[in-house]
Amino acid sequence: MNTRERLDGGRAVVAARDADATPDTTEIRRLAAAAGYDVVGELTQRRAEDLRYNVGAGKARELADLVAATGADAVVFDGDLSPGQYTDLVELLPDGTALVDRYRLVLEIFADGAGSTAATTQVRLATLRYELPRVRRATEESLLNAATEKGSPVLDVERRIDALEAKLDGITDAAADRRERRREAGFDLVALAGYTNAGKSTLLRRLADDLDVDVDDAGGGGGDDDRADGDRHPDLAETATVEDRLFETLETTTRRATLGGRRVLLTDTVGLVADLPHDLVRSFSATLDEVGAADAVLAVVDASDPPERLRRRLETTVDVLAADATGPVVPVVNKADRPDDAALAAALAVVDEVLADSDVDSRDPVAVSALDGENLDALRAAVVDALPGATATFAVPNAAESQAFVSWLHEHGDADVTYRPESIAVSFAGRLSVVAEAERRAADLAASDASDASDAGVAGEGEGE
Ligand SMILES: Nc1nc2c(ncn2[C@@H]2O[C@H](COP(=O)(O)OP(=O)(O)OP(=O)(O)O)[C@@H](O)[C@H]2O)c(=O)[nH]1
Ligand SMILES: [Mg+2]
Repeated sequence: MNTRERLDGGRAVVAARDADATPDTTEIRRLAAAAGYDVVGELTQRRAEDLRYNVGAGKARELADLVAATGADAVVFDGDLSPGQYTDLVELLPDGTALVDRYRLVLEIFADGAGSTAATTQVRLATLRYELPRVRRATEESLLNAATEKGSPVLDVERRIDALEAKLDGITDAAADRRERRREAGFDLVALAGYTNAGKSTLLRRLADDLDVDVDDAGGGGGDDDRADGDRHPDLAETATVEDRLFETLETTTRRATLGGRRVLLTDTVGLVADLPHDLVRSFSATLDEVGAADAVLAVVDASDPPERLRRRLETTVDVLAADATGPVVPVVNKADRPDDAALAAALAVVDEVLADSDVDSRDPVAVSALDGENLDALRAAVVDALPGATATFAVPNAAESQAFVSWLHEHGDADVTYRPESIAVSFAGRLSVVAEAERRAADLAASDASDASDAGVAGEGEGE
């Protein structure tokens, strides 16, 4: 189900230039589609950057002709146009043609999809940061405008940026507080990160509680998860929508999951895309904050990508993780239902290689199909293994008061409980703080049992030895 309306950006011609190879326009076309454009033409060039138009002057004129011939409303340019190139190209294009570079295109998608205050604020901030150098250039060109003058457009943009940054700080502080409370409640925090369209949201829906074990175990898990959602988890369809469209997810979504007895909060994040100026990625700080705060990160890749694309996309992800992730990274090679065995082995080898060359603390990759529910138990085990934790063994009296504690243990971690005539032996694994709390409670129970002993009336049947 898709809750996001399609934008109508009109008709667009896609233009791309690469110094080293004939440009591959697959991704920019998909981004254009995600922003609501109907792509009606394309023009590519292999050459070094031209300072004036980015593409060569002859190509730029060809582009203008193509726009006129196709009646396009916009040119979507796969790259970053300097403010000067932008102005010069617009002048060359038929009147009224919108010129949208890669950065602007992504901003349009995000502006359309942003729902929460945090996301809206982030998009506004990113847009202003994008516009600032352009406004600065326009201001510098106009000699009438002294940069220090009160009310200068540059100062105005700078002031708005400052205000939005302050607002965003407040929002991210609140998110950090929320994460802290969740940790204190005994949850491990796990973030899903990766290139857009890798299948993060599909995986989240698979791993989230109420959707897992039974569905997956039923006959090897037929990929009928839409119906399963409807039956089992009516609100799930409203969050973490899955769509074969770039940047489907524009908000972070968090759901509960139980992995090997550990209570986990899984957060789906906004997908990454290559070649975006770093500050744009940075401005979507909710994603990076979630990654930074996570106890473990699942780095999701698409196994059906050809090896070189997979490598580039994973490198983009790894760059972000190396800067922000503090917890271990579990690489997830998703869509394993698509490649044949040899191609899957090649994908796994690329993942191994990229991670071995990186600074992130990574584990062995796990191949899964989020769509079919294949191999998710192995993934769950790998995540639990990666989570920092502690184990403890203790005994509490086999008494009525202990029952609530035993339930609490099952809810907060992985408890192995053995009932003996006079005591309950527990072997417990969970978050460090949870294990500490469990030991404290166990000690309290033992102490109160000792003081009760003289009062008689201790529950528990077979007391005889
Ligand atoms: N064949 C196959 N397709 C999958 C699998 N997992 C996801 N997909 C498809 O891949 C597309 C993208 O999936 P999403 O879960 O929306 O991907 P995402 O990473 O959340 O994408 P963004 O939110 O755009 O970053 C959808 O069409 C899914 O049905 C899988 O294991 N196998
Ligand atoms: Mg998604």
